[in-house]
Amino acid sequence: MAGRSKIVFDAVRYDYTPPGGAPVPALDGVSLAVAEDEFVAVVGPSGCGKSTLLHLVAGFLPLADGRILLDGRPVGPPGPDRGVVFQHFALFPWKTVRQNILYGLERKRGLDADTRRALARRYIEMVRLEGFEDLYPAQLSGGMKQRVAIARTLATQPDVLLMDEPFGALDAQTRGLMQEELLAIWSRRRKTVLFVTHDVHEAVLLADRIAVMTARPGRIKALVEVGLPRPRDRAVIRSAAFAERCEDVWALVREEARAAEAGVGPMGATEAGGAR
Ligand SMILES: Nc1ncnc2c1ncn2[C@@H]1O[C@H](COP(=O)(O)OP(=O)(O)OP(=O)(O)O)[C@@H](O)[C@H]1O
Repeated sequence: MAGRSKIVFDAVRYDYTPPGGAPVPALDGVSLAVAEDEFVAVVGPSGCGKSTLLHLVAGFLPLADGRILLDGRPVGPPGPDRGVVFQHFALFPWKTVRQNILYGLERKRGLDADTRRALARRYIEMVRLEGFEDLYPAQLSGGMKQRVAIARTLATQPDVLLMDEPFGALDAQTRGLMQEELLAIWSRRRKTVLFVTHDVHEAVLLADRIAVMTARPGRIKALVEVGLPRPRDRAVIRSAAFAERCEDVWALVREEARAAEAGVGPMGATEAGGAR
């Protein structure tokens, strides 16, 4: 890993408390340093705490223990320094494409109306939605809606981009196009990205490094350096190196998925007991 750390997870623990139940450890002992402008994908078996990890960085959830540092300081409540894109587009149905994007910018202080409009225009172009500015979300395809959501987040120029299965709801073809677009956008305007996905191919295609999480309670099982050349496009998926890297990551995820199925976390901790 090159460069200074942008995000540091230091022995992070988070307990999930179901309504009326006792706290269950969801994350325990997560330590990871993400470099400035690095693209890190997070993969792992279902329920291992990938989304929780992102929600903690976004400031949506409180830590039970440990620290998360952003530029060396503990993360605070949600703020415009961290842009969030989730699987469900969360657009305002009563606002047009342009109004949705302007909404994100209005929440950012210190931008006058002309600057906001110019930024909205620039990011509408970036996600190739010129000509659709005045349409409402219901008039757009799934892929277009997701592009609006991404443009809305990118337009605020956050230092850190937190993406939780952002393409998970899209059909395979649209997903491929969105991956291409994200690669192109990221290579033009690098930023620190944490990207949660179930899709190992997607992780290898996009990321610099892949953090593979253990079965619940999640922590980092392994960090895989992707090592494919940049700038990257989808042609890379035909290379032997791509296939090899996918296999490496798959082997790690498979091990943990089996542990999760058996109800036994790594190191033999049982799920039910939450014994760690
Ligand atoms: N709303 C919730 N209801 C039930 N359990 C929850 C909830 N939120 C968190 N948890 C607990 O926290 C753990 C981590 O959940 P999280 O959603 O972060 O996992 P994930 O790895 O993102 O899962 P998936 O891959 O299935 O989306 C779960 O195993 C569960 O025990």
